[in-house]
Amino acid sequence: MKRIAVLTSGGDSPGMNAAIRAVVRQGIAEGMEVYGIKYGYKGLVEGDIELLDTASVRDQVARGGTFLYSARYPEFVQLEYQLKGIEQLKARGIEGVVVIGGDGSYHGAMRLTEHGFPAIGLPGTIDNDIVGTEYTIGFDTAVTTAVDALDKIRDTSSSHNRTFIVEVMGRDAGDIALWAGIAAGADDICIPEREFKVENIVKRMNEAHKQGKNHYLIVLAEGVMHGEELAEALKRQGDLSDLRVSVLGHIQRGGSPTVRDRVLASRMGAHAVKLLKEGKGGLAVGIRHEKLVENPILGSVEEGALMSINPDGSIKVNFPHEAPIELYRLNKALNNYSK
Ligand SMILES: Nc1ncnc2c1ncn2[C@@H]1O[C@H](COP(=O)(O)OP(=O)(O)OP(=O)(O)O)[C@@H](O)[C@H]1O
Ligand SMILES: O=P(O)(O)OC[C@H]1O[C@](O)(CO)[C@@H](O)[C@@H]1O
Ligand SMILES: [Mg+2]
Repeated sequence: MKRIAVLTSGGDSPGMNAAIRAVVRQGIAEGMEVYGIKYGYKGLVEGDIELLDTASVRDQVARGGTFLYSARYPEFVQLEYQLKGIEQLKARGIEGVVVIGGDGSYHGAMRLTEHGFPAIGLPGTIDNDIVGTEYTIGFDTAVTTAVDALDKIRDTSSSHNRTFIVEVMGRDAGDIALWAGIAAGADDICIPEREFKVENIVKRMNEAHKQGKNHYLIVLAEGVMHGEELAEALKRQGDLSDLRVSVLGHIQRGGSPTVRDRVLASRMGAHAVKLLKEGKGGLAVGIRHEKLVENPILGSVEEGALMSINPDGSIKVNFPHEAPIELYRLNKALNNYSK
């Protein structure tokens, strides 16, 4: 393979630039030409594609966001658009593509591979919701940002004897909430993968107050409900007039990537190039026990579906990997105020 391309798609994540840099530099080291596709699948279809060189990725390793820009481009689910995208690549003699994005972007990469065009997926999302990898590029930075904010909220929360609900990102996944919550010593963590009862939170809060605890920190994953909704539900069950809600929002998606994200992105980017060089496609790169692994992209997406409907109509919620269950239980044990 002599010519490859790279794109970033879906929500940006810190470390995407480091991954692009690794694809470009490793590609050049392998004697390839590397093209950058701007605005994800939108730029692919529209032919917004340019040749990158060593200098194009200079100073990028430490930068947040993605210098190739990203987009959500729902049109790409249609066959017509996918074929247009492949035409753009073929017209430039490009033979393989690295897609850096989340589960949605993996679907696009899967479609390209199914049409005979090899694509390799790199997990670029803060949500950490991709099966087949223990960590996604950007997750560590997002959690670090969330913890920084939680530490600050704890200060003001304890100064005013207040209860705080802090809503963190993670479209359908509780990973950011769990990691940030445990790292910041949150009293309760609400995640979409685990059912919880509002009355139990109120009960624990009362127990904590009896033990002389004057403030209470709840970390809520956005995939459960909005912070204001939980606040209303709590107020209906207890005297919580001095409750405050803080929504961290997109601050979690920006900023210079942590060391862990930079190194992960660099390793994964270089590995993707090696896979394409071997003529492989339809694979997603992951990390497991600190070693790089590859999984079929299809498996990464389908097995990782967070929810599926059982034959009896009930909803089954799957964890993308095993860590959250353990962390969820750990937090309950660390914040048991009944004893
Ligand atoms: N089923 C699909 N077939 C083809 N392309 C798809 C499909 N699903 C998503 N895509 C493409 O991938 C893009 C990004 O998907 P999505 O918005 O779900 O973000 P993501 O990659 O999951 O990232 P994140 O969740 O971190 O924001 C979509 O806008 C679309 O262009
Ligand atoms: O930036 P947008 O399009 O509002 O998307 C927000 C979503 O993207 C993510 O930041 C990454 O998937 C989610 O955590 C969040 O739900
Ligand atoms: Mg996603």
